[in-house]
Amino acid sequence: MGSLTQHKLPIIDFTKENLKPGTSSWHKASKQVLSALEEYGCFVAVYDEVSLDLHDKVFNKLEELFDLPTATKMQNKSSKPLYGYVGQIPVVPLYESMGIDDANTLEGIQNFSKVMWPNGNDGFSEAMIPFSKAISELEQMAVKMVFESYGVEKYYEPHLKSASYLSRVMKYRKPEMNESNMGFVAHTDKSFMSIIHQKQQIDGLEVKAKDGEWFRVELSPSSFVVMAGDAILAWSNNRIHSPHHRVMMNGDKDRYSLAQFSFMKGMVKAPEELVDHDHPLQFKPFDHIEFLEFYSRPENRRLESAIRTYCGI
Ligand SMILES: O=C(O)CCC(=O)C(=O)O
Ligand SMILES: [Fe+2]
Repeated sequence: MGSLTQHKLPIIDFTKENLKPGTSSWHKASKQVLSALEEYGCFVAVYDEVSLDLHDKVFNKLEELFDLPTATKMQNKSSKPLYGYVGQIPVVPLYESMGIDDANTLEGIQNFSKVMWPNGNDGFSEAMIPFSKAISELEQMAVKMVFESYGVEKYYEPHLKSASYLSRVMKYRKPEMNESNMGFVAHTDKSFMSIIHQKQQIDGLEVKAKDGEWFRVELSPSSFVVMAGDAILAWSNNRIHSPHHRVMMNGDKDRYSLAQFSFMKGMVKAPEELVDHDHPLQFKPFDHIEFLEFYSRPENRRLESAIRTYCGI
């Protein structure tokens, strides 16, 4: 059945020039951010800190990366659960991805790059570092707005200190004839927040609205999806929505995208200001990486809400 509501993600201007903390435009954007995250769990940010030239450099490098032999790509490993190479999985045959831990730091990018290109590839770091830094700043602005809007900005600096960023770079090959166009199955992110970007003109991301309708997200090279993960849902004591989303391929081109996830070192807990008689505590405090470890077990991968099963009250 078709829907009467035509869903479309709110588009919010994050052009830095227009968005200095404390200004009226900051407050206006904060209101839009909060209402988008509570209603859809995500929004599109228009953000000019990534130029078209940088966008092109990043995706040229990602194409070069995915052209490496599978055996090399499989060397992308981590001691953390779900941080390494994912690919060659029968249920998602179009999908392949790698994880870059501490992606907003020179060390993080170089540790990854050294494994992929033992003889060096300076162009990779030169593209990825400014890109990852810019999008971690976008995430930080959105998180700061959320903390301020809920009146708990005093927790923002400690929060920032314990955040780290995992970049997952992705390739979805185009489906062959008679192959399903499903790029990646419906899921919620396990992060605190995610920033998603894609190579221009190749859409594929779909989001499920609260009424159950799936709708497609259209992105320009200067736009980024800012999406709430399960951790901010629990932190906000169930105020912020963590949306189901999936990737469906259409057209005849491979799709490249990148999702940068923030993860907290240590415990995530709802601020006491967000818990009262009308809003009783809904999630026990939890360790973010232990939650990821729980989710990484095969028997927990298809739960409707892993966070509720893990620490819901
Ligand atoms: O490729 C995309 O647009 C989204 C990827 C995604 O949802 C994820 O990596 O969690
Ligand atoms: Fe996701």
